Formats: sequence, structure tokens, C-alpha cells
Amino acid sequence: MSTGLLLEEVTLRYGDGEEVTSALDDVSLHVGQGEVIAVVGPSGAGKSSLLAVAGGLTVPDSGRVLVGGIDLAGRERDRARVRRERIGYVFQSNNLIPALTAADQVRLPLTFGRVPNPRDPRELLAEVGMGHKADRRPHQLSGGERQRVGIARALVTRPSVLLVDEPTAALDRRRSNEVLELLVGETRAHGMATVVVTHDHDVLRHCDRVFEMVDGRLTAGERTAV
Ligand SMILES: Nc1ncnc2c1ncn2[C@@H]1O[C@H](COP(=O)(O)OP(=O)(O)OP(=O)(O)O)[C@@H](O)[C@H]1O
Repeated sequence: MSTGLLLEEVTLRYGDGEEVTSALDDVSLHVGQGEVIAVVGPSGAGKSSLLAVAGGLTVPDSGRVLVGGIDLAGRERDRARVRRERIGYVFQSNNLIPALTAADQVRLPLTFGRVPNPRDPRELLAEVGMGHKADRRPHQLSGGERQRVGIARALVTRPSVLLVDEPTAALDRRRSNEVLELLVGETRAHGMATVVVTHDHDVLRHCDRVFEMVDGRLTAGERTAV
């Protein structure tokens, strides 16, 4: 059984006839447990498509996607369960629900269905350095603090795969580094396979490997040249 995240010869096309776009063109990738990879590339290259397929939100036209050894090719109901229990999503820092306190944001993923072995939301907030602000709402938090809450929310189900989209977009250099250190630390401590899509070159030095996506194709990239 493969662990972490495995994509095998994945293709995803949009449109038909002469208007076909290959959003993902024969993409293969293995991200091991405890490993953080970065994906960079120009706008429209297929990075969001990669996250959508890896997260079981979009079913590819061909190829296989395995999350913690589980094939996402099954029924939608099974895929929804894998999404809920095994995949964590972190988006840009403005992705919290305005009316909810930090503690309630982190609890939220546990309200959509049974989760086998959740982490304690308050303990988790303390672990990401937000224990003292657990009762605050998003507008009472800084961008970096909101991002920490978003990370805690993604971790509460103990996911095996963590998908992270532009985590530093709204942050200054110091906050960006802190958020990346947190993501890498959590990835190592909990044996997740973490994929970070980014335009921020500062992010790359925190990652174990860097990939470049161009026209739907994924290739090993250089930390400095991309
Ligand atoms: N629902 C859709 N219908 C048709 N084409 C789509 C759809 N979603 C994405 N595409 C196309 O697929 C390609 C890959 O898009 P994708 O959003 O994955 O790129 P991206 O690398 O995430 O871009 P960005 O950095 O701008 O977010 C693009 O050519 C895009 O126009």
C-alpha cells in the first residue's frame, strides 16, 4: 500500500472539439509522508487543477489518485468521505467564516460527519500559537493569525494529505516564514504529505522538492530558477 499522495499518469481536459484544454497532461507525482513539496508555474498552467484532483474534488479523465493508499476512483460518496477524513485544505488567509470564533472555525470540519480520531480544537489552536485568541472572530485577528487558524482547521481531522493554495499571499516576509515553518513542522510531526501551490519564491526554500507546472505538465524545478 502506498502512503502519502500518489498521482499516476493523471490527465484532465476541459472542453471538446478544437477547444480542448489539457489542464493536467500525464502528471505523475508521489509525495511521501512527512514531505512538503512546492508547485510553481504561470497562471493557467494547471496548479489549481492539480489541487482539485489530488483533493478528490475533480475526477480526472484518466490516471489514478491515491490518498493514504486509498484510490479516489470510487463512488462520490466514498470520495466525499476521503475528503472529509483524510484531506486538509489551507487557502489564503481570508477564507474563514466571519461570524465564527477561532475555536468554532477549527471545530467546523467535525460537524459535517463522523471523523474517526479528531484532534482537540483548543489544543490544536494552542499548538499553532493561537490558544490565547481562541474566542476571537476573524476581523479581530491579523492576516498571519487568520492563516494559523486556517491551518488548525485543516489539521483537526488528522489528514494524511494537506493541500495548500497560496498560503503567504496576504502576508509580509516574517509572517510568511512563520506560517511556512508551522506548515513544515506539522507535516513532519504528523507524517502528512503536503503540497503547496505558490507564486512566492520565499516559500521554496522551506520545501523538500520544487516542481514546475507549465501547460498541464509537471516537471522537477529548481529552487532558484523558477
Ligand atoms: N471549469 C473549467 N472549464 C474550462 N477550462 C478550465 C476550467 N477550469 C480551468 N480551466 C482551464 O484549465 C487550465 C488550467 O487552469 P488552472 O486553474 O488549473 O490553472 P492555475 O495554474 O491554477 O492558474 P492560476 O495561477 O491563474 O490560478 C487553464 O487553461 C484554464 O483556463
